[in-house]
This record gives sequence, C-alpha cells and structure tokens, in this order.
Amino acid sequence: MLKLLTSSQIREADAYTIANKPIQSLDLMENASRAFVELFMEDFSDRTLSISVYCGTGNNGGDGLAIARILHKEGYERIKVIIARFSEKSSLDFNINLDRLKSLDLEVKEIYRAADAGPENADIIIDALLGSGLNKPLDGEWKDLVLWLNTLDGAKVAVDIPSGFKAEGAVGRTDAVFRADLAITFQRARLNFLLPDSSPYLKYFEVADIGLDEAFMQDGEGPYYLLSEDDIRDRLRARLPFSHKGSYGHALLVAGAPETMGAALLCSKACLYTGAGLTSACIPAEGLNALNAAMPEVMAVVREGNRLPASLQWGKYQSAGIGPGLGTGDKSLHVLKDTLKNFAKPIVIDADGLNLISSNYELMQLVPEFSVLTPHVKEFDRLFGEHTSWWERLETGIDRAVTLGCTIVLKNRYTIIFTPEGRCLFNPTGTPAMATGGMGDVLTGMIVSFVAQGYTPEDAAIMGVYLHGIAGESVQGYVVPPSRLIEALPEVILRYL
Ligand SMILES: NC(=O)C1=CN([C@@H]2O[C@H](COP(=O)(O)OP(=O)(O)OC[C@H]3O[C@@H](n4cnc5c(N)ncnc54)[C@H](O)[C@@H]3O)[C@@H](O)[C@H]2O)[C@@H](O)CC1
Ligand SMILES: Nc1ncnc2c1ncn2[C@@H]1O[C@H](COP(=O)(O)OP(=O)(O)O)[C@@H](O)[C@H]1O
Ligand SMILES: [K+]
Repeated sequence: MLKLLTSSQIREADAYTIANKPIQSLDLMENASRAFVELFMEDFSDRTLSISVYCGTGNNGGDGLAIARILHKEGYERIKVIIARFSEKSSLDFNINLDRLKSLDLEVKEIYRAADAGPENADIIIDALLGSGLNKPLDGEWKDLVLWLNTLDGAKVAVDIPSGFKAEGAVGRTDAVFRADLAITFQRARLNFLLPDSSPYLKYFEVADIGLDEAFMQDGEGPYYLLSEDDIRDRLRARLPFSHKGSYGHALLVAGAPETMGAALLCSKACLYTGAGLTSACIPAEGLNALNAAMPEVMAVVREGNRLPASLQWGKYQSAGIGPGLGTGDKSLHVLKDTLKNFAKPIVIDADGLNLISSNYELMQLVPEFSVLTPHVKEFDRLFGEHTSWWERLETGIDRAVTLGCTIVLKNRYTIIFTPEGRCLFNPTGTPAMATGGMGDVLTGMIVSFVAQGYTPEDAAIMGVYLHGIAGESVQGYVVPPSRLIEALPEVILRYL
C-alpha cells in the first residue's frame, strides 16, 4: 500500500530527502523535470510539435524552465517559453534555471500582464505557472492568464498540478483553474486527482518518480493509501492439494425480486467464480427456473413473498450478502430484518439492502460489527446525508467506518475502501468500460465469496475491489458486460498467487 500524501507532506519529504540524501534542491528539480520529460515523450513523441511552456516564478516555474531546456536537448524543435512576472518574488532554483536556459537558442518572453500573452497557436501548452505552492484561489493576472489559456486549442499538459487546482481539501466549481488534458505529477498521485471533483480540470494524470525518500513518505501520518498488486499477493492463499469444497466455505446471497432476478444471478455467479466452496442463492419462487437454468452449480433457498423458509439454517453459512435486486418494498424490508436478526456474522450489504437501511435507519443497529457496506455515491448519500464535495465524503466515510465498526466501499473510478480502523484505501484498477448495470452486483458476490473462504471482511473487500477492476481491464472492448467479467475471474485471480 502506498501512502498518499498531502502537499505539505510532499514538501516535508522534499526537505527530508535534501537533508538526508546526497541531493540538493536544484538536483531534485532536475530529477522532476527529467522524469516529466520522459513521460511526456511517451505521449508526444513527434519532435516537430510546437510547444509553449508557461512558467511562474516559483519552483513550479523553475520546473517549467528546466523542462523546456531538456525538451530542447531531446530534439524538440519548436519550443517557446513565456514567463509570467506577476509576482516580484522568484525562487532561487527558478533563477538558476533561467540562467541555464538563456545560454540556449530558445524564444523566451517575459510578460507582466495577462493581456500581453499571445498570440498563441502552439500544438501543446505546458502549464508550469503554479504548483503545490498554491495558497489561495487564483485572482488578478493569474486568473486572467489561466482563463485565456483555457480558450486555446492546443493539448494542455500541467506540471505537477493544474495551476489553481487544490491538491487536497474540498474543491468547488470555479473557472480559475487550468483545464489540463494531462497532469504529470511527482512521486504520488494527489488526493484530489482520485476524486470525481477533479474531472472538470483534469482528464488524466501520470506519476513521475523523482527520488524522494520512500521510507520517510511511507511513515508519514495520515489515513490515505493507494492499493497495489502486492496487497493482493500478500493476502491471496493458494488452494491446497487435500482441500475440498468444505474448505472454501458456504456463501448465501439474499437477492433478487421477480423483476430483478438478473442481479441475483450475477452476484451468485460471481461468488461461484471467485471460489466459494458452495454458493446458495436465496431468491423468490418466481426466479427458481431462471437460477436452475443459468447456474446448475448454485443451490436455491426459495422465498415465498416476504417469508424466508423456516428450514433455513443460518449457522451453516460462513458468509452472507444481501441487497442486489432485492427491491425496497415491505416484503424486502421484512427479508432484510429477518436476515440481520438471524445471521450473526459480518454480512455484506449492497444496493437495496442499503436503500432499505437509509429509509429505516434504526436497522443499522442490527448490522453486525465488521460487516461490509458497498454503496455507490447515491446510496452513500442516502445512507449518510447529502454532501457537496467528494472531500466531505472522504471525511464522512472515515468517520462512519470507525463508528459503525464496518468496512465501507464507496464505489467509483477509484473506489474508496474505508476500514474500521479509519484508513482510507483508494483502488487504482478498473476502467470506464465497467460503467454498466450489474457491475456492482458482481463485486458483492466476489466479496461474499472471499469472506466464505475465510478472509476477513476487510481483506475480502480489498481483494474483491482490486480484482474486480483487474478482471474488468482484462476484458477488451467498449463496454464490459458483467457476465463476461465474471468469466474472466478464475484466470485473473490465479495471476496473484
Ligand atoms: N524541492 C522541491 O520543493 C521541489 C519542488 N518542485 C516543484 O515546485 C513546486 C512548488 O514550488 P513553490 O513552493 O515554489 O510554489 P509554486 O511554484 O507552486 O508557487 C509559487 C509561489 O506563488 C505564490 N502563490 C500561491 N498561490 C498563489 C495564488 N493563488 N496567486 C498568486 N500567487 C500565489 C506562493 O507564494 C508560492 O510560493 C511543485 O509544484 C513542483 O512543481 C519540483 O521541482 C520537485 C522538487
Ligand atoms: N469509470 C469507472 N472506472 C472504474 N470502475 C468503474 C467505473 N464505473 C463503474 N465502475 C465500477 O463498476 C461498479 C458499479 O457498481 P454499481 O454502481 O453498484 O452498479 P450496479 O448497481 O449497476 O450493479 C463499481 O464497482 C465501480 O467501481
Ligand atoms: K502547474
């Protein structure tokens, strides 16, 4: 798990690295600029493209000057540098890099007002105006310059952070932020890059390693982490030679209604394909033929109306999940109450299970400790109240996971897992091709399956979310039909042993 840092922590890591490694601040700027250019060249390899680099006079601007110099050395032929002298101050490393640049045959223009910029028709605009030193919203000449840059046609690439964008904290809608197609940031993804509130300002980001001290960063305070492949390798256990179906647990999925049996089929199938020893689906009688026809491996526990069968032996299941396609009427409410009262172990609650709790919040008291709640953003807000920014949702998620003693999985491009100890884990895997109905049902089945196999609910959530995304990435195409993702699971999981 990679620790994610705030801007001030990154600054501390800069300072620590300079103090403890044989490296000066100027070298760090050179590292950053080289690392930027390496990634930039992968995206824009054509040396004949015209590039305008807009620089402030702090260290972000210093990076811009060094980047222009390195691009020139790499053979880019049409580079122009524009320095925004809107502040009387300039950093030492900026000044040194300006001297270095002056020895080259490059066009350098200094402007004192935004109105003096232009004309501009470069193929690529590089924004090195302001980076992590931002301490207030852009105004005056800075704002005017950024507003004008945003009207230009060229591809827009930000150095470290789009100028005016806050790396962390709530971001409201504003015009005064550079709108980047790509940001190449340093060492760690910025927290706000991982939240949908960044989408008006940033399409993609890449992370360049500039050699900051990893151990120092990893030891930093704070709850934010980025999941990585190692987190799955460390957890996933091989199936042993003398193991049998009883070794991998019996999972129960309470799901489906006559009109939404598909959700029950998807979560049951995902549970089976993730490796549970036995999977049972508790479904309405109307769905029995569909289940038997679609999945001979899955057993049925048939509900009549709102009644769970008297023969249901709750104790024989190692894990349970409830919610996909369940419906939100009185019958479903009854089924949810019965399940929460009778199943004594942690339970995975999704979709209508969560919607029912939102409108009957007293039911939350019945949710066993260490359960897993898997809301998408609307379900999250229904459960915990409306939010005006994703940053607020982070704060709420951490708080509720701790107070409820549950794992909360807030689903999105970068799904966020809030753990009962108050950690906040971002998942990097997955693709927009997964944005289609039924995808969440699959995730529920996977998590229930891992719990049945003996993983803790928190580990099951981590493994489920990460592998769900990898399986989605493994299916090629414009959209990933959830059934296709499920079929990829056994092979995808095996890769992590
Ligand atoms: N050793 C380091 O600290 C490294 C820093 N690097 C670069 O340095 C950047 C940070 O540099 P700085 O700390 O000099 O800061 P910036 O270059 O981001 O900003 C310069 C100055 O502008 C002022 N300012 C902040 N918000 C403003 C606003 N809204 N309107 C007008 N002025 C404003 C502040 O006084 C700030 O110090 C990073 O984003 C990164 O690009 C990299 O070179 C890597 C190494
Ligand atoms: N743009 C995206 N990038 C990565 N994953 C995505 C994206 N859109 C959706 N997903 C994933 O697909 C799933 C959608 O879940 P959910 O909204 O509950 O779907 P449903 O209710 O239709 O089953 C989540 O796991 C989410 O992370
Ligand atoms: K910038």
